[in-house]
Amino acid sequence: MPLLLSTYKSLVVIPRRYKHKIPDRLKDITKSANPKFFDSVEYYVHKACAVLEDKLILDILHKKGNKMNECEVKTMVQAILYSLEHCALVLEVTFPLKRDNGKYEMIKGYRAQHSKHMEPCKGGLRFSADVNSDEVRALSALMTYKCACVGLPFGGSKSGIKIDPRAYSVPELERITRRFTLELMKKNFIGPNCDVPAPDAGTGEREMAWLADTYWKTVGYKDINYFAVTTGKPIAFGGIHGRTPATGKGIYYGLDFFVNQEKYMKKLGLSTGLKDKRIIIQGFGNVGKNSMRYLHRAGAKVIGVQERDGSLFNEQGINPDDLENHLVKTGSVKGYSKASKFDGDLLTHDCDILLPAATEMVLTLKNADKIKAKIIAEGANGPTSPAADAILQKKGVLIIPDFYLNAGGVTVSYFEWIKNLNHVSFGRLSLQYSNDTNRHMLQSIEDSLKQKMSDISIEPNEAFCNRMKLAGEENIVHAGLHFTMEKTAQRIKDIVDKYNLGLDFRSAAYIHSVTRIFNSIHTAGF
Ligand SMILES: NC(=O)C1=CN([C@@H]2O[C@H](COP(=O)(O)OP(=O)(O)OC[C@H]3O[C@@H](n4cnc5c(N)ncnc54)[C@H](OP(=O)(O)O)[C@@H]3O)[C@@H](O)[C@H]2O)C=CC1
Ligand SMILES: O=C(O)CCC(=O)C(=O)O
Repeated sequence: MPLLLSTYKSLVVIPRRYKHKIPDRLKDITKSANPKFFDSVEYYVHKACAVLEDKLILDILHKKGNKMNECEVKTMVQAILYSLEHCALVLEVTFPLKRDNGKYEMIKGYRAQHSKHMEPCKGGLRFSADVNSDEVRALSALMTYKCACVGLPFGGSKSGIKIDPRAYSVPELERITRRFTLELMKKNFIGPNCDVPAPDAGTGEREMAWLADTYWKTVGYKDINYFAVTTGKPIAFGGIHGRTPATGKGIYYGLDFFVNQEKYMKKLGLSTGLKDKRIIIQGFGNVGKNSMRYLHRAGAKVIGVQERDGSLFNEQGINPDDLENHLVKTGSVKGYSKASKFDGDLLTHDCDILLPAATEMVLTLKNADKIKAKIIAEGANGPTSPAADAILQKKGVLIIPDFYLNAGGVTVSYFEWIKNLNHVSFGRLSLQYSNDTNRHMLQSIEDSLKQKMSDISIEPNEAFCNRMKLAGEENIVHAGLHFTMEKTAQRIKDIVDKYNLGLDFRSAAYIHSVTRIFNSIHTAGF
């Protein structure tokens, strides 16, 4: 079918001669019950490239001063697009751990750097018994597209250590983290200017503090920017307000944007807004519980929570803080008295929004047909296989893709990295000055009005006073996160409309990311 591109001065009609091809080895992936994770990400990217390629070629051909002929442009565009198939560097390390009981064990860890079109690379560190090379490569690729999607100047990377963190004592976890950091340092896989880890599943502030401390005490003491070696650190050790709940908060902002789009809600037969939306969440860890908190505050009802060791259901909604208190007290969601134990699979239970926030490949060929949710909000990385994606699209389900929706975490990580490089917290230098400026402005208005009306006094109201007081780091971070999520959502929605993609927001988000990555590679010289 010919493609009409009206972005040029004269309307250009081109045949689909440039059509980007999905490689043969990925052709059957939409029928696969158990695809490789990296192949799945790659498939989604190729699918988007097939829509985008014509535009990239035409953009260059029509650029003022372009000296390349059509064949040269096509060859270069295709080469850049196919270069995204590859993971630039993958490090696999194995090192011994002396356990508390005196026995020894070999520990395996990975760091994959998918794309270095911008540096540093950025991406979390995961502790999980399921970690493997395919998983970290796929997660690092998702980081490349995630950073591009929300406009962060990073390449994509990811680490994983193949351990079940609950099977190790805190001193053992500390030894593992510090040794892994040393291994990364020896291979130049970590540093404020080359690769910056952050928390992911099974890790948090504590691990980031160990990691930053190891770097600082060894090579980093010569580097004034050593704190920027990792993000997601505790506030007392170079962290930033708001990183821990940032992924959940970003999910809330992203969902809020899409459920307020009347056109799409009408298609799904849903009312607009989050109020009273019935939500089921898988995973009550960092991402699950923080998104639940913000969604609950916005009036949504989280009717089900599915954890690894048990599921809960309450049609009236579950209170996230109450459930967290129970989890902290007992170590499990099991036995929570204000919801019933649920024995089946909550993923296929009736709800408006399903929020997988635990791990990858949970919506597959096996269960996609049975999904009843109208919206899938991908909190986890890679929760939907290409086969499930195809089935859900056919069923008219709106999927808000992972690498956009959970980008709040890395966005606030970016703010933390900038804070560390600037050596000053946001608002520290400007807060008092802008408060004083506001007061001068009010005084100046009052003085002007006094020339006309003698009996007048202008006082800031409570909301204005609060706003002036609150212009510190926490609120600046939240405002920056809100702006980022909303602006990106708008761009993705515009691409859906421009290319007539129906409900395929995943392809739209990839088109957005790949365009940015392509432009930076092309501009720098390939
Ligand atoms: N932390 C962050 O800032 C970000 C995380 N993500 C992604 O979000 C997802 C969750 O991360 P995060 O919340 O940090 O991880 P956490 O480890 O904090 O929480 C994950 C929770 O999900 C549970 N879980 C794991 N597998 C299953 C399963 N099959 N069924 C039900 N529950 C399960 C875990 O249980 P158990 O402890 O027993 O394994 C744990 O309680 C991951 O895909 C991660 O990559 C994405 C962006 C940023
Ligand atoms: O905060 C970061 O740098 C990365 C977080 C992460 O691993 C992710 O978004 O998947």
